Amino acid sequence: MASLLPPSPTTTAPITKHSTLPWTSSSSKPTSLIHFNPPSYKSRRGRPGLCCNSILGNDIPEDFLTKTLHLDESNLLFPVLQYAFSQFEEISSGWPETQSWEVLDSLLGRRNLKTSDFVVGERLGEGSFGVVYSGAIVPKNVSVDDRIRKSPRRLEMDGRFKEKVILKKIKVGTLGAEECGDFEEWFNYRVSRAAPDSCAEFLGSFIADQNSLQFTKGGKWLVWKFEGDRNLADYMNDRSFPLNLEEIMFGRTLQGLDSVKRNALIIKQIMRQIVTSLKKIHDTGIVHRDIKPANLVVTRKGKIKLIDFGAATDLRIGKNYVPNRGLLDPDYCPPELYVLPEETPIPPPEPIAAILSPILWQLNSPDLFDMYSAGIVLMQMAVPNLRSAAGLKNFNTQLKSVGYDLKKWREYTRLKPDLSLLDLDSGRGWDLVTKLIAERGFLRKGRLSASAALRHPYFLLGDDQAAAILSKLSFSK
Ligand SMILES: Nc1ncnc2c1ncn2[C@@H]1O[C@H](COP(=O)(O)OP(=O)(O)OP(=O)(O)O)[C@@H](O)[C@H]1O
Repeated sequence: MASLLPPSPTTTAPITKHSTLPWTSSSSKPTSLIHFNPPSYKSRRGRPGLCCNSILGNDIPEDFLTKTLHLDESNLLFPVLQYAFSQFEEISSGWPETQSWEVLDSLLGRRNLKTSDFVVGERLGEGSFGVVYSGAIVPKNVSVDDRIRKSPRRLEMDGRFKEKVILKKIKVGTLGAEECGDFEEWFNYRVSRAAPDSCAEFLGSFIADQNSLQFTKGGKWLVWKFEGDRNLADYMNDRSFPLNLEEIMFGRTLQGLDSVKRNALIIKQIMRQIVTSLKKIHDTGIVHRDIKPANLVVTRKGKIKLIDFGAATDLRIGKNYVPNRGLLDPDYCPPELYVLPEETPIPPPEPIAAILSPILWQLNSPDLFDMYSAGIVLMQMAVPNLRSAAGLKNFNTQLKSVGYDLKKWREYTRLKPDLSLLDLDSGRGWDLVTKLIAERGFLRKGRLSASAALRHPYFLLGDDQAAAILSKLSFSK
């Protein structure tokens, strides 16, 4: 079946739509109607446009009809709705992207977001193209007075605002900010469909319709569900890390184990979640390019969710092909910097990119960009003196001087790193991290992909999973 999955070695060209309706043959089970098409039209802003089909992926009729609406083929509505989707796809392929999104949103039951739906609270941070705030959805029949709007503390205390959100205000008047915001929105729609459990839930966007407090009329806002109070960097800054995540990850204290083993299990569980999420987004063709502890939110249930797709790329349709160097964090960035080699910095025209990109993906394995960053995160988690900003900078300088060869670094460093967690179980953790933090070798391989990493002996010894299952069992008693 045609899909947005990374192409198999034999897949080199995009796949087109069915020319006939699949359910017309009574013997065959209806298959997916919506297939990957090259994005072949230009949107109003002159940027590559998005056909609705590329947004939807290949599973809208099946997933949406069977899982969301609980319809099966025997239901009279099934073919009718399938037909409606196929018509929508035909029609929407010529629309500007925002219009497609709006209709798609209403089809999927997403809210049509507007300024008055939200109250903005505390400012959490500022990136190069946006400012991030916590906030809340204004419940129906609640009027928000100015005292609440002006005081993040009052908002925090007010029990009426239960649905917490994260809002990102895209900077107005900053060069490239609008485009970066549009990219981030697009990638969030993609991952929220393709890998919903791996990423913060994206609620949508709205354009401010008034000038008041933080709102500037005409400015764009992106909105996510609030996933948790702290990110992995917050937990790592605490001296008690990784034990401060033990109860959150496993639901209880891991008994009968010494502290080194407990630490190792917690770190393995975090790392497993990170690599599993990376596998999911890579399987859909997306490279995050900004994997770091601050972009990994920890939910109350101990799930690690990826956030901040502002630097992401999707090579198979040539989206955000060449990153702005300013978007990349040098502390976590692999030596190759760009996802594709610097010799091919200019994206080819869209239809050509669509044809070439599966080949480029195969040749360059751009997903390995994220795997290097994941390796740095593992080193930081496992080695306490690499957790501080200064320790990490020092480590990176030394690593560069030994040609990104972690084994050499271990031989020569004077940092006296405590590598005991990585050396457990015959050094499985150490072996894994040396295969993540590495230069790209022959044919630009030489680093483990997410799926290869998950097959590494470090993860195969599923002691962290066993601990998680055991803790669930003892809770359900
Ligand atoms: N869905 C979410 N749930 C909970 N917290 C979140 C969520 N999204 C973002 N945050 C918090 O807000 C912070 C900033 O978010 P984000 O990284 O997306 O913004 P940014 O503008 O790109 O900032 P930076 O460039 O510093 O990374 C995150 O580190 C995280 O602590």
